[in-house]
Amino acid sequence: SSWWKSVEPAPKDPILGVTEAFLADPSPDKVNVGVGAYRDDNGKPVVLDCVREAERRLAGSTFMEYLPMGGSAKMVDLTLKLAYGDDSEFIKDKRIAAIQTLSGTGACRLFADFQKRFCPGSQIYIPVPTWSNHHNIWRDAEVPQKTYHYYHPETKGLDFSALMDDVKNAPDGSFFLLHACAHNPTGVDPTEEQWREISQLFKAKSHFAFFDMAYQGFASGDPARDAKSIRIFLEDGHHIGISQSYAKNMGLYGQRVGCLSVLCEDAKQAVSVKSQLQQLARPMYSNPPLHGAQLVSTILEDPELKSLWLKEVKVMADRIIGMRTTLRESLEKLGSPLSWEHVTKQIGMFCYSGLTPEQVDRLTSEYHIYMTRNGRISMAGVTTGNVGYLANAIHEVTK
Ligand SMILES: Cc1[nH+]cc(COP(=O)(O)O)c(CN[C@@H](CCC(=O)O)C(=O)O)c1O
Repeated sequence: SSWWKSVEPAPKDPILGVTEAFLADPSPDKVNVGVGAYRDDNGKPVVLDCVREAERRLAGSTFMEYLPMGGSAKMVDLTLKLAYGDDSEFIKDKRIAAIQTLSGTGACRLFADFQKRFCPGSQIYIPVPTWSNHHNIWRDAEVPQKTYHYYHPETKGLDFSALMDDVKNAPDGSFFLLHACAHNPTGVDPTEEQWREISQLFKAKSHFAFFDMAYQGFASGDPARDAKSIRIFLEDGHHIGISQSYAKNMGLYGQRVGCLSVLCEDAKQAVSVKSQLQQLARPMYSNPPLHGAQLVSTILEDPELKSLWLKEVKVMADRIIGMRTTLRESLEKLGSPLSWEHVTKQIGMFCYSGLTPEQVDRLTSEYHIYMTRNGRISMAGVTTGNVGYLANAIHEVTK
């Protein structure tokens, strides 16, 4: 029809487009180390045992009603404990405005819209590099973006001094997006000591910290430890925002279960902020999906299921850590002239390999290996079955 003749095809998504290309490839040798989704050592997606058991308990449930605009209050309360701590005074004092969101993406977007509506002149400082969808989210929320130094290509580590300079040089009261743990795509996190310095400088500058925590548990294998950056900021008195997701650490990818929280001055302000977050959700999707929230609540409210979940998160994290060592050793055994120390030094789901876009293209065209063009390898896609093939291909395109 003539209505939409001006509509152009959208560009392929740099991450989800890789999945599409992988699925379309008929080669039996194809390897997908693109999307950040956990696979077991057979390269298969995993439904955690704790989720299976929660499914069993929920089977036959007759409850199919709308959730409130803020989602499941029980799921939100249980989720806040993971980020702020079981004994958090902020939870006790009801100072946290929080609602269930459409996973981590939904939490980030709702915050960006909230920031635009209530701090209209503000912008957001986003790390270089970051998860590609962060740029889309704040762009569509019409919040101007600035960048801050994060990754140091030469050392394949953190460019801490450049990061601190950017934090110092930003106008007082700037908004910063921080990855709470397991930075995507670099796998490089500040040390605890560096987080303390960052927090102190944020204090001096009165900056606002928005934490995107999409991989809690995948950095160290222990969700509590992975919340350390957030706990440091809370101890220092920051009123932060947090995006939480159960996509990866509970394997609820397609259930779209997440939470947005904003720490407020007092309970009264939290009520006002929560009501405004709900006002943003209502015209967007009205209220969030029920099933995933029920799964999360069933697991986290039952001490046995929660401890099973914690064990299963550690198994996933440990498998990835093991694959880092195997991939690095395989590359070294092949006599690669390059250092691959960063493969084991980086943490979380991703290895920022340092491969150039052209080398990535060769991996795809010659070896049917799929990864994002920035050279990010989703270590969750590496298995004992494909690590040798992957190492050989990487060696061939980098020697
Ligand atoms: C930092 C970050 N924040 C939020 C999300 C959103 O996750 P969700 O809870 O499902 O909305 C992701 C997923 N990013 C991985 C998954 C695919 C995607 O891009 O989305 C990825 O980078 O592969 C992140 O990597």
